[in-house]
Amino acid sequence: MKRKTTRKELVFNKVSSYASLQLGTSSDSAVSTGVSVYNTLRKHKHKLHVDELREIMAKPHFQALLYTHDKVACRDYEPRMFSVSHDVSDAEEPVKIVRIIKNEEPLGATIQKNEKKQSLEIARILRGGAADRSGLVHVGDEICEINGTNVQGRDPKDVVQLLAKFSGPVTLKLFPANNEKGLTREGKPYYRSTQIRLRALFDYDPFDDPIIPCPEAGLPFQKGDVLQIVSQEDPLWWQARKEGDSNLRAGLIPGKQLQERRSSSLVSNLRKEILGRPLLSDPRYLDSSCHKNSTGHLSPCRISPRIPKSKKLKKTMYHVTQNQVYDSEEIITYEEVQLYHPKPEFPRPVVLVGSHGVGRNELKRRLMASNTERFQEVVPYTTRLKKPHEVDGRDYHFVSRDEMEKGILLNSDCSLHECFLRFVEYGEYKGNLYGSSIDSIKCVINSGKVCVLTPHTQALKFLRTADIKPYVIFVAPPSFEILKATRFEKNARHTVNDLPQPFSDEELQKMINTSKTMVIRYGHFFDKTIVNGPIEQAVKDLIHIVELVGKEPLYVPANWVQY
Ligand SMILES: Nc1ncnc2c1ncn2[C@@H]1O[C@H](COP(=O)(O)OP(=O)(O)OP(=O)(O)O)[C@@H](O)[C@H]1O
Repeated sequence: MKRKTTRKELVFNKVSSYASLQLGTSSDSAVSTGVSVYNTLRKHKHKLHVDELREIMAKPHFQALLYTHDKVACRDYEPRMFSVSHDVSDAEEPVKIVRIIKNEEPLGATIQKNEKKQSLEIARILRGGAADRSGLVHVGDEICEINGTNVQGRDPKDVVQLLAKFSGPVTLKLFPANNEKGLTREGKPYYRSTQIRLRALFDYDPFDDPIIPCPEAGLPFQKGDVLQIVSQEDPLWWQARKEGDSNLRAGLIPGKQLQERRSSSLVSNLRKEILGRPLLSDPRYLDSSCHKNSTGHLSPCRISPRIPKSKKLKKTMYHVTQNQVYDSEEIITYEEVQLYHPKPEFPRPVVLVGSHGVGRNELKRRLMASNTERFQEVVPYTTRLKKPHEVDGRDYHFVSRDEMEKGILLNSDCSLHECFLRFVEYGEYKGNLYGSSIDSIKCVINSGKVCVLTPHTQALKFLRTADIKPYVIFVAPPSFEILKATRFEKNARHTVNDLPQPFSDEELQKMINTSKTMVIRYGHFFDKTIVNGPIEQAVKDLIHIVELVGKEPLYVPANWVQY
């Protein structure tokens, strides 16, 4: 009887059948094919399998494989270099010849002119770039030739342009820096890799930066991007990668000190500009981002300039009008962040901010209605008399005016953390005070429910603390046309002189303008933006974001995690 062939034997036979074949390479241009495939893939962003393939192709190991394939295909086994003069006397400086494979990417190093020696030097090497991957180019190396072209004495900009022309192997003839080990004069490594993650609080375009050493080496980013800092060796120009970016090459970003210096001069200009304007109490100056809304009256839970009756109160309160100067003094650069893993027993409050009438309360109402068990509002404080059907602690906390004013005064004293009535915001309406306290927000958090808040943007300063950890969503208006159409369709109303009125074109335009100002002034506090066009879509987006906040680890200020 014939014995059954085992699986192992089958594999062995299959492999043996290939042994006699002369396997060869069909092409010697795998590198350039790889580059064109990679470039094609770059045009098809956000497709999972395409992103994965692009990531594989960007890896140095994969590129080395293609390169080796081509070498084998060409039978190019010997080192081959551009001709270098061999009649060099022993007294001459040593040179090193470095060959770098650079595929449609920059060299990954910045070049500077050494004015004293009139030579061109490597100023810094960008982490993960072609020069860094070679491990052979060091800071301080003097560049003499690139692919056989003498570049000594030339302008660094010309050299960058020359380098950009080459793709594939680039041969550099360098006079090595005195320190081959890549150590600084103090004996420290040139690159100190850090685990620091920073959230950018400003937008940055290296091509708009007149002082960056090399714009091509810069890393553009936007407010809110999380940056992984890979080197802070140069205090002026740090090296960073964008979190989640598959590009391994680091880019230059302005260091904190440099950016602070730049921001402080901007701030002082802004301050001058603000102080030079008409008096802040001048009605001409008030816009809807200030304490009075377009209706001409103060709605509950809005910061009111009418509260400070006594001089003392006026001086110590966080006051909207005075805050225009106060806010402008903030120097906005970077904020250190860390991943925070959500704790279901202490859900993060969801805070909806935006210009008046944009629809924050409509969104809050719909979100809460989507799951009444999960979401909860805070119970506000008031000095008004309780109505018969109202329950103290359920509808409002009813307190005396004295008690509430005391709380407002104490609120401004940061040393009094345990003060019972610390108000996030407060306001006066028809002679009665209204306010939301930190304590009420904590109460909701500790109950395990998601607290939903719609405060004034300026209250964010008090809310953004380790014990509240708010997730701030900016509700932005859509384009004027969509804003007008959606509000008209739903018969949207706002209150003018206690009467509900439709929005006029001017009011809608003002809403858009105020939103833009808010983004400039407070955009660094926003975790997400929702565009409130068609309401059904905005609610869907909101529910989706809130789900994520409850499940996914997200970056928060580092001190909230260490707390
Ligand atoms: N996406 C939308 N489409 C149509 N109408 C909307 C939309 N969002 C809100 N509205 C309507 O616009 C009006 C104002 O909305 P809402 O009161 O929620 O604004 P708000 O941002 O809370 O304003 P305020 O800060 O003045 O309290 C309401 O009539 C509301 O129903």
